[in-house]
Amino acid sequence: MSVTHSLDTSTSRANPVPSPMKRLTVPKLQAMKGGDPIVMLTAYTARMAQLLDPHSDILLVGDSLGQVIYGLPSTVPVTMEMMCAHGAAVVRGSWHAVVAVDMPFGSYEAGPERAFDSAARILKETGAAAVKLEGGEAMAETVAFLVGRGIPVVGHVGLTPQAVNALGGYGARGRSDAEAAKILADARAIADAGAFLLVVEGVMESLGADITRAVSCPTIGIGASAACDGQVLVTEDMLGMFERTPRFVKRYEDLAARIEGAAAGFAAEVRGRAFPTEEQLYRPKT
Ligand SMILES: Nc1nc(=O)c2c([nH]1)NC[C@@H]1CN(c3ccc(C(=O)N[C@@H](CCC(=O)O)C(=O)O)cc3)CN21
Ligand SMILES: CC(C)C(=O)C(=O)O
Ligand SMILES: [Mg+2]
Repeated sequence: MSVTHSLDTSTSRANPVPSPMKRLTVPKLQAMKGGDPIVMLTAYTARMAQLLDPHSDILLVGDSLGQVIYGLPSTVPVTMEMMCAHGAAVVRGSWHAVVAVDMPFGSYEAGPERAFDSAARILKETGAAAVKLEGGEAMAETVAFLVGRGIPVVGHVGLTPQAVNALGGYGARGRSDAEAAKILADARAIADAGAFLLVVEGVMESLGADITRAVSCPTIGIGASAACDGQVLVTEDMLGMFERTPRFVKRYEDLAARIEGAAAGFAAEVRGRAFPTEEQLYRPKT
């Protein structure tokens, strides 16, 4: 099987970075703790990866693709096949950022060996450098197992969407002292197990800051704290593709309205026989 892990970007005007740029590495990202804030965005497709890559330190192929592009009700039904296909596309579209792929629900929780098989398949089939998995103390042994075998792991604590059925919703976590203490212990356990980065999602601001101080690896916040070592958003959220978004989303664009406007323009011109014109049509050469 031959897998090509790079897309020819030499003719892409969207790419302002010189082509033979060396990719950032996991150890370099890990060393960014307490330094310049780390920029992480999600990407699911090659073209989006090309556009985001020059501005990102890490591209996350999130299992949020289940909701964002497959119309699923949660991330629970997301499959390895989906993550591998989109992971490979994002690797082909990027050249600078570290690419990490979410391990889908059901592919790692049964035990360290099961997790290793899934993580190895993801790295082999996509060319990504790292995997991400959700969970705290219960996943620490698995994180250590993967890291000890050469697989860089990103942790994810706090609001862990794959556990939505147990959590009962997507509300922020760590409101009670007991829950905050548990999440802090989760963060410590995953960092101590060797995760090189830790996503902290949907927690009280003070807890996000406490976790960042308590762990040795960089933290990446999403609805966590400005004190985190970096921040992540789902790209389609920050582009304004959805009407209802969590509190932690800031919109930097209003793409939904712009896409609707473009579709309305096309529809009006087709129905008014204003498209196509001479310019878009082929005629014999004179
Ligand atoms: N597009 C998208 N963005 C995400 O951030 C995201 C996904 N999809 N899919 C996977 C998970 C699910 N996430 C979610 C989903 C919903 C809320 C949400 O509705 N939050 C409400 C509070 C809800 C409640 O209190 O029950 C909010 O106002 O923040 C938060 C995170 C985060 N992840
Ligand atoms: C929101 C980020 C951290 C994520 O896990 C995803 O996009 O699936
Ligand atoms: Mg995810």
